[in-house]
Amino acid sequence: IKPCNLTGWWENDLGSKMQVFEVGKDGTFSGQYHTAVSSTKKPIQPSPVTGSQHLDEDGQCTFGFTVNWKKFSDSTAVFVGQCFNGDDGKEVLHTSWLLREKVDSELDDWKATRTGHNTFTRAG
Ligand SMILES: O=C(CCCC[C@@H]1SC[C@@H]2NC(=O)N[C@@H]21)Nc1ccc([N+](=O)[O-])cc1
Repeated sequence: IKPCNLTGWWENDLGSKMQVFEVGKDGTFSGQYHTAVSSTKKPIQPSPVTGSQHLDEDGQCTFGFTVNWKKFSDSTAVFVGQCFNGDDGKEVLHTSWLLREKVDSELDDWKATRTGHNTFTRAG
């Protein structure tokens, strides 16, 4: 089984793309996230990714990463998930995410976090 390594280009079910640069010996990585969707009016820009993965031999590692929507939204997303090696040899990442937008008042804190899930496959 191919060991798990997230380096490369991924695409999710929303059409967002993520490029993971090389993964360090300690499993940490950085990259760029090109979201296909946003709930801001500002133009979407590639945003920095930082994360860490397990270096399992069995190719089915767990990982987490954070996206800081630097330029176009005062918000942050964290993704957590696992890589699966399909029987067809294709890798798939099943993830859940929390998206935290900045709110101006503590009274609005209750409505500031959204959650969801995304599946990623290797971009063509
Ligand atoms: O719009 C944004 C920034 C972009 C978020 C993209 C999300 S991350 C989880 C999901 N998977 C993806 O590939 N893309 C989406 N931030 C934002 C702006 C406004 C508000 N708001 O509540 O107003 C909340 C978040």
